[in-house]
Amino acid sequence: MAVKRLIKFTLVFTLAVILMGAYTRLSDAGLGCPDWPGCYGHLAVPSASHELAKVEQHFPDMTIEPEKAWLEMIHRYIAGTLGLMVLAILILCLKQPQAPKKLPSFIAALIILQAALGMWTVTMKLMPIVVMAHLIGGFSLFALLLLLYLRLKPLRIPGGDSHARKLMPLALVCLGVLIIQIMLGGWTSSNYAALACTTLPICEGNWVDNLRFADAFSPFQGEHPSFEFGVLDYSTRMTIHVTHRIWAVVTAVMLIWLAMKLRYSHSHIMRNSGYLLLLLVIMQVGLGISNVVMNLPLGIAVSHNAGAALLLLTLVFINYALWRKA
Ligand code: HEM
Repeated sequence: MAVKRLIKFTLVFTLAVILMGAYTRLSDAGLGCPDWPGCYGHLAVPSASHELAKVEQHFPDMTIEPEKAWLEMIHRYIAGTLGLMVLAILILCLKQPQAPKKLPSFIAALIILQAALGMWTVTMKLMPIVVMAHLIGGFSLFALLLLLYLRLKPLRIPGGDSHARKLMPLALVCLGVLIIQIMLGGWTSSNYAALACTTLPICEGNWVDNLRFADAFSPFQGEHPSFEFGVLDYSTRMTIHVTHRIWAVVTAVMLIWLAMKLRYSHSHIMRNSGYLLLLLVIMQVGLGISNVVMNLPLGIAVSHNAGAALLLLTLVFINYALWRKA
């Protein structure tokens, strides 16, 4: 079925768009183009002398940084291509009588919202709540595309697997715990709190006395000309960072517990999903620790983002397989 192949390809493409987004943000290129949808009013990054003269006239306070501007524009173009792919999936699903209709329509609506969040990310100058919502939107799109793919496959794994069926509530709780951890990660990065704590296992100094939860998790942080590089003080960033680390322990314990239990499943797909989950959790914690120890190298930070996306996909798969009616 053409639609299944297209969804599979779109899933891989979505991961590429997510990683490109993380790379753009971590290269501090999120504001590489100060306007939207064009870049300094152009379809591509302006470079000809007459274009540069126009830019100087319309953006007198800005200096074009071509590398950053290109990163931002490439992200916008591949995100636009993803939008077209999602539209094609919707059309194919609407044409096929047996294909789901509501889920692809929801995914198409989500990609429109995601484009709007991309625009607000720029026009609201990297406001953390918008940046985090944009990250969550990308991850949700990735998870829902997998769900759509699975709905088109005759997958009935643990129908008679009574052991695996007992894990349904645990798998659902694990998914909830992981989503909270991903949101905390998004809040850590969008508030530039990655380097607020540089020691292990927790923070330097008397960090407990400096915790400020109300400020750290207030969704709005007042008016600022730009939120690039963060606007919060040290204690508030440290609180965000520490919370992400502590919840990481909860997440790792829960996910490893589920992975261990899946080892006893009668179905080899569920057993293998358990092993994959275990491997991904170990890698993700390792990457998180490397972020801290190695001062946030670009490659590790982007891989940490990819690890979170793959963990989410694995848990969505496990939940789908367990909860689908036999
Ligand atoms: C248990 C699983 C974990 C998950 C699912 C997770 C997930 C995430 C996510 C989704 C982000 C946002 C990435 C981005 O915006 O590009 C993030 C950021 C971050 N995480 Fe984790 N994380 C985990 C464990 C850890 C651990 C154990 C540590 C450190 C000890 C850690 C340290 C960090 C740091 C420093 C950032 C900010 C990086 C940046 O600014 O880009 N994480 N995490």
